[in-house]
Amino acid sequence: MPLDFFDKIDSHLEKELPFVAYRKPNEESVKAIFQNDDGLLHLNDYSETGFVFAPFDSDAPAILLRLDEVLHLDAFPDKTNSPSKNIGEEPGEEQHAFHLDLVKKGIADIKAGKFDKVVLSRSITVKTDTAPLSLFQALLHQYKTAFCYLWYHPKVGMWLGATPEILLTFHNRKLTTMSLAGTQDYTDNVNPTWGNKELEEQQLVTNYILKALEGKVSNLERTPTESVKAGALMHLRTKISGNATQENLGAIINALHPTPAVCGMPKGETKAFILREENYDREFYTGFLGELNFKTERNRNTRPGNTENNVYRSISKNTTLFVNLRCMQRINDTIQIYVGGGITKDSDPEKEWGETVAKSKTMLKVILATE
Ligand SMILES: C=C(O[C@H]1C=CC=C(C(=O)O)[C@@H]1O)C(=O)O
Repeated sequence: MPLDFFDKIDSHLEKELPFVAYRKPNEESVKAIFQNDDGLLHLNDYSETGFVFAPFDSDAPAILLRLDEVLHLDAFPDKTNSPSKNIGEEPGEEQHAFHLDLVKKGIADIKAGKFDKVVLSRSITVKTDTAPLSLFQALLHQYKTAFCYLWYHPKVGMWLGATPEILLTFHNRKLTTMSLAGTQDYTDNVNPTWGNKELEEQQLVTNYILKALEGKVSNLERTPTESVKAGALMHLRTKISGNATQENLGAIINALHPTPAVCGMPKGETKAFILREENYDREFYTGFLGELNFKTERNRNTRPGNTENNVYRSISKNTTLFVNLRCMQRINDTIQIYVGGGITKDSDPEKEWGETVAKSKTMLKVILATE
């Protein structure tokens, strides 16, 4: 008898073989991709097909999972699962002081004209012995509008997350991306108002994306900027779209990643600042992940009233990539939660600290719901 969806994931975990399980935003079905050996494949040039998992540091290799076996679960049963316990990390004063210093250094470099915006982050360690599958199921329960995933490779590690941010989608020559930045707490039925700091922070991302796509994407369009909910937070979002060719896909991804929503502007200077000044390795946090060149087959009719001879099969490719935010890494019986925020000349270090605390609750809620 074939194994059921979650049994198959458990069995792959037991055999220490690579897989990813995920659900796209607002979709019902959950998908899992299994690689049947533990080979570590690196992405070459974006012409390949597979599930890609790329680190923040765009000079480090991205990993590709082969689609040896693909399983679908039609729907995951609904259950609202809100933990009653009061959630929150208990950060050491040392971590707090380090982050304030880091943010102050960022603000000083912005004021000195070295860059316009930088995203600074930290990691939080939480002890838990909850099974990975329970954490994934809690993600699915809690975050319907996010891209929820559990990714595992025995030679790399295990990551989980519920990200609100699309890096890009590409299908039938149509490319879409988004500028997502600016954060405030979500309050029921209240239309958020945004301060200048957040508006500028998000505008810088939009400008950067539009410029990065110039010459690579034609018919560029953008929607008006709107407020979107992500867990218990709100962000500012502008959707950007246009037409592109398959040959340009790699160049477009390289031009976008890492965007100033996770790195800064200009890219080179801020990436160097982050790698030098943050006291830890982001690894896959603020990298990207998703389906690369997945094939869909369709039967098409060449003419109305056609005969069978006029039916041909067309194969199109789909790419759907997400920025790896609101994520955590499971290392034995501990979990590392990763959180950051955009710093501009108007940032207040203590408020920026508070924003990372608020963002950490997205994953802390999941851990608490499973304990
Ligand atoms: C870097 C993160 O969020 C980014 C995405 C949305 C809003 C952000 C902000 O307001 O700073 C960040 O740019 C994170 O969640 O760790």
